[in-house]
Amino acid sequence: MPKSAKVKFYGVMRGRQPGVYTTWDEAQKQVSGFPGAVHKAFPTYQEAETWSGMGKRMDRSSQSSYDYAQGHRRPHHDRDHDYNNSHKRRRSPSPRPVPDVKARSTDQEVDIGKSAVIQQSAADPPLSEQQSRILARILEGESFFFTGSAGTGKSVLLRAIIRTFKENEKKEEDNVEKNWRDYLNDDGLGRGRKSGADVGAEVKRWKLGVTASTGMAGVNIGGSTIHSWAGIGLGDLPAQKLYEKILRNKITSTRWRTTAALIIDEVSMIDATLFDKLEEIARKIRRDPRPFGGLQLILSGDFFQLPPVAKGSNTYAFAFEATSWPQIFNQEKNNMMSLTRVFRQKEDRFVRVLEGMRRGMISDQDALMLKSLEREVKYEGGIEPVGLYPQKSEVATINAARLAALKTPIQIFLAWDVPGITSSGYALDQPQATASLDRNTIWPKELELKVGALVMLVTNMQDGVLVNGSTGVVVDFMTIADAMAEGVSLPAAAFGGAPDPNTAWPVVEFTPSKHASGKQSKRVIIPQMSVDVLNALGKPEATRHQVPLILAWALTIHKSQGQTIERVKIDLNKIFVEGQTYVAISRAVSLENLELKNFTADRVMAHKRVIEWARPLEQEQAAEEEWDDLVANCDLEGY
Ligand SMILES: Nc1ncnc2c1ncn2[C@@H]1O[C@H](COP(=O)(O)OP(=O)(O)OP(=O)(O)O)[C@@H](O)[C@H]1O
Repeated sequence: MPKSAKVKFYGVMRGRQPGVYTTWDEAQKQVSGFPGAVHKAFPTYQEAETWSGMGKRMDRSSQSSYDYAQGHRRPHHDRDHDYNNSHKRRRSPSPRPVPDVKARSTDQEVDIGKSAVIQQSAADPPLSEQQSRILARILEGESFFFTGSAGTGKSVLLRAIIRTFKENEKKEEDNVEKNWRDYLNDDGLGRGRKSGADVGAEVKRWKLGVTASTGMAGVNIGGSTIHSWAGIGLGDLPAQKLYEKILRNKITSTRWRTTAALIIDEVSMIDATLFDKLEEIARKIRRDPRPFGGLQLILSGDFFQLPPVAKGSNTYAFAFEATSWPQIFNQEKNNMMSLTRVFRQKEDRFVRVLEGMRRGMISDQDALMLKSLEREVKYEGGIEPVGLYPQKSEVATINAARLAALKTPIQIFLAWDVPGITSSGYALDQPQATASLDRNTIWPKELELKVGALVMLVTNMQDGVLVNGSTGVVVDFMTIADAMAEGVSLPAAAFGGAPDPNTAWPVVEFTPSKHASGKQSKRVIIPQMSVDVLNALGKPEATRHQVPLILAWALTIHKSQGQTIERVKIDLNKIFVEGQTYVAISRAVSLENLELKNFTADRVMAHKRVIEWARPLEQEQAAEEEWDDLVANCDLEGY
C-alpha cells in the first residue's frame, strides 16, 4: 500500500478484537465503550500492524526483565529486588508497549487507559428527589454548595452532575454543525432559529472543570486536584504572583477563561486563604468583576469530616470562612443545601448516633453502646474485618506483620507506570510519574500477596457489586485461562487491562455483601488493570498498570474517607483531629459488623466553628422540610 498522508489505518491494541482496521467505523466498534481501549491511526498498514500486534510479542517476553515499552532494560534496582528476594516468587506486570508521550499528546485518537475509575464505575442508583432537585438547580447555571452527613450520596450526585454536563456538551457539539446550517439558512425572521452567538455559547455552557482538594478524591471522580487545574503549584505565593504565573501559561489561562463551571469535591479540605486566592485569580484572569469571575462553582463536601491539612501549625480556616464565600453562597441565594437521607446505614439507631457524633455530641447511653462494641466479631467464612487506624506508621507495621505471619509463598506484583503530560504540555519522566501516582492514588507500586491475605479492591467494577472498598481474602493465584476453566469470575473491566495470559493473578473470595444490589460472585480473579492521574485537560499525566488490590488488615482513616466498608474494626487510640472518629465509624454499614477499640466520649470531636456555621443552614432546611411534609400531607382538594 503506497504511503499517503490521507490514508489511515487504525490499530487497536486494546479493544474487543485487537487488530488493524481500514475504516474508523470498524475500529470504533472495537473500542467504543471498551474500558481502557487503546487505539491509534497510522499512515501505513505495517506501522499499524506492528504497533497493535506488539502486545503478543511482549507477553511472550514477560519473564525477561527487558522493558519493551521504554526500549531499555529495567533499572537495576528492580532486578536486584529479584535477586534479594530469590526465595520469593515474583510476578511482574505484563510489559506492553505504549505510545510514547509525544504521540499521546499530539494524537487525539490515542486513548491510553482513559480514566479507569470512571470507566469502571459501578452502576449508581437512581437519584433521590433531593439529589435530583440539586442537580436541576445546578443545570440552571447556579453556583451551588451541597453538603450532608457521610453516606447521604454526595459522591453519587457528583458523578451524576459530571455525566450530565459531559452528555450535554457532547450533544451540543453534535448540534453545532446543524445549528450553523440553520443559522446560515435563516430566512431573516429568526423564528425558532439560533443566532451565531448562541451556537457557540451552548457548547461553552457545559465546559466543566472536574477537581477536588486532594489527589485521591480527584482520581475518584475522574478529575485532577484544584491546584493542578488552576496551575498554581502548591498555591503558597500571593494571589498576584500566582495570577502572573498563570498568565505566562497559555493553556492554563485559556482553561480559566473558557471553563463555564468548576467542580471542587471535598471542599472541607480547602483552606480559606486558598479559596480567596482562587477567587481573586478568577476575577483577574476572566476580566469579570463578579465573584469568581462569573464562573459557576459546584462545591461538595462535609465540613464535619476531615479538615484542611495544616502545614507547620495547627491553625487553619475553613473555606466557608473565606471573605469571598458569602458573596457566592448565602441564604438569600438559597444555594447551599444539605442532603438529609442517609443511605449507607439502614439502622435508625446507628444513623441517629452518627448524626450526634458528627456534631461532637454523644449521650451517655450511646457512649455505653459504642463501648460495648469492643469485642471480637466472628464472621462466617472467616473473612476478617478491615482495620482502620489514625496513623500511617501503625498501618504499615500491622500489614507487614500479618503478611509475614502467613506461611504460604509470597507473590510480588510490580506496578508498571507510564508517564504522560501535564496540562501545560510538560512531559513527566518516570520518577515524576511514579511520584504523582503514589501521591494521588491508593494503587500500590509494589504489591506483596500470599494466599490468606486480607485485601481491599481499590477500583469500581461495572457489575455494581464489587466496588472501591470491597474486601476479601486471596485464595489462589491462577492464569486467566485456568480461572475461566474453573468457573472463577473475571470482571469485565479486566479485559481493558490486557492482562498477561501467562501470569498467575490473584483470585479473591470477596465478603458477601448484604447491601449490594446485584448478584455477587464469590471468587473473582483480579488481574492487572490501570488507573490514571488526569491532568486538567482530562488527559493522563501518569498511568499505573497494577493489580487493583491493597492489603486490608490495616488502612488509615484518611484513606478510608469516601468508602463504604462492610466489616470494619477501628482503633481510636491515636485519634488526633476533629472529624476523624466520625469519618472512621461512618464507614461501617451496621453496628453488628463494627468492632470498636478504645472508644471514649472525648474522642468524638467536632470543630466548634463548623458547628456554629452549620446551625442556621440546618435549622432553615429542617423548617423547610417540615413545611414540605405539612403541605404534602394536607388535603388541599377543593381549595
Ligand atoms: N439515591 C440513592 N439511592 C440509593 N442509594 C444511594 C443513593 N445515593 C447514594 N446511595 C448509596 O449510599 C452509599 C453512600 O453514597 P456516597 O458515597 O455517594 O455518599 P457520600 O455522601 O459521598 O459519603 P461520604 O461523605 O462518606 O463520602 C453508597 O453505597 C451509594 O450507592
